[in-house]
Amino acid sequence: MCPCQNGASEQQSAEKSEMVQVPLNGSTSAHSVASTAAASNGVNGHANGTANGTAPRPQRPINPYAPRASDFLSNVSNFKIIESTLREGEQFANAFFDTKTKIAIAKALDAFGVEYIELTSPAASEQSRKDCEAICKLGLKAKILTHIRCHMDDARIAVETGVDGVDVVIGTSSFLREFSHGKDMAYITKTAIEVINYVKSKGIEVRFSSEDSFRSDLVDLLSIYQTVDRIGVNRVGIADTVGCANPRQVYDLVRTLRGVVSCDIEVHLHNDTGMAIANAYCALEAGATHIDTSVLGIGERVGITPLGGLVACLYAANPEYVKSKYNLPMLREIENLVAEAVEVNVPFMNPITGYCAFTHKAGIHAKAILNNPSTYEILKPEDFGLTRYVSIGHRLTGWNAVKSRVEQLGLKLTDEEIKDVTAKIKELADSGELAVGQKEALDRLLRKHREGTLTRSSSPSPTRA
Ligand SMILES: CC(=O)SCCNC(=O)CCNC(=O)[C@H](O)C(C)(C)COP(=O)(O)OP(=O)(O)OC[C@H]1O[C@@H](n2cnc3c(N)ncnc32)[C@H](O)[C@@H]1OP(=O)(O)O
Ligand SMILES: O=C(O)CCC(=O)C(=O)O
Ligand SMILES: [Zn+2]
Repeated sequence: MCPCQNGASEQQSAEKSEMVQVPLNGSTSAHSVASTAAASNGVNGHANGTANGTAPRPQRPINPYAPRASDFLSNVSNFKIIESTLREGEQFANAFFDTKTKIAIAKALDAFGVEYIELTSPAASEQSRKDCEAICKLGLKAKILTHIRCHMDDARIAVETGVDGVDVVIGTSSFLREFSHGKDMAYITKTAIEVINYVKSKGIEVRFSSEDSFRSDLVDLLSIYQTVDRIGVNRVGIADTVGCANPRQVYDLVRTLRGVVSCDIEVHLHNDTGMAIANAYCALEAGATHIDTSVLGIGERVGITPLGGLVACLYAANPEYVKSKYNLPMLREIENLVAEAVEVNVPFMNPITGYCAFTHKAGIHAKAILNNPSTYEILKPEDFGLTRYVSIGHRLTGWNAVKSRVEQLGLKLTDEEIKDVTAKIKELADSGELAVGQKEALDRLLRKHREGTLTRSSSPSPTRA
């Protein structure tokens, strides 16, 4: 079986068969120095040396991912996460959370540090109501929200559960007005005012959101947001319910809304066209204050902005801020918990926790990574409690990568001998005799070379991982 199919729980713990684990000691400072170098090259667009290419220029500490001075509206380093695995996530086709699982997920998210946890409407079922009450009683640091229709019946049930806030939603696009609830904007506005005033009268937070915002009329949208802002709603929400928006549209709508309301702005972004993380980033750049996520992005259809992907993106922008807010090494545990609960694997290309997220293969990459991890890494694995690997047992390897393994094994080989054994590795890989996943066989090969007994017959037998 391909190791990628083992699931995330085995991703880092399993010995990666042909991988050399690169020691992390001493790599931290090198990491930032290299980012600086890359940044000045990338940003200035010219090389970092003198005209004759010999003496390097002094490097300035520039982070190309940091917000620019012009981003005066940006909340990329000032945002809150509304974690909706227990609401949007329960709408994922394979999610059937029992009470125990919901509590485990809520506790894990709280320990991770999300600011809000959103729960399924207590109007959905009697068990949903009881679970909502049970989670409210856990005494978590995160604020607990529940998500309801814009209807007094739902609001009355919600405020009795003990939640810290209620997220109210109603569709404003013509599609939803005609084919979902059948109400016009006048009715929606009147009901929204009634529900918001009622929830506020109970002394808890209230948010009003327009479902399908990007297919709604802009004047309708701004008008209802302005109305609810005036009566003291805590947040307004923009929802890309069908995942049709692109980053520029998200930026424009949030930017426009930012000029119209004074309350906080939440965004809820579906991932049907793969834009959910980029859209969330642009929403923050335009002044949004709260982002909805779910673990692994689970939700209706292909779901919403994934917690891990969003964290990766925002860490790249401001690592210190993200590290100070969240318990990053817990991410893998939370993803495994949810993946198991909904019976899916963590995707191999998942940011941070994907099977190969910190594995480097090609010789050119391996050499540079061994010298300085920032050359090919924007996220530091150690900040997420994870480990970096270099893969050497294949035809794309180079002698520098092989040398690092030789040194790890404490073998004494000259550079010429290492180059010689590298050629042998390539030859064996080409002939299929050095299959993926043979760390022991590879190490045997290096040791044999050291002993000067390298022969065709001593080569490792091909196996597959
Ligand atoms: C985009 C989103 O993800 S929004 C959140 C979705 N979450 C949920 O749907 C929670 C789980 N849902 C449920 O358990 C049920 O749908 C319930 C309990 C909410 C309602 O169940 P039912 O009364 O049987 O109605 P049903 O689900 O068939 O239809 C939805 C009803 O809500 C109305 N409605 C739909 N959206 C809204 C809204 N945002 N605000 C007010 N009413 C709404 C519809 O008009 C329809 O009313 P009807 O009874 O007059 O036909
Ligand atoms: O309440 C919201 O803002 C979003 C509701 C929702 O799940 C959606 O529109 O996709
Ligand atoms: Zn949604």
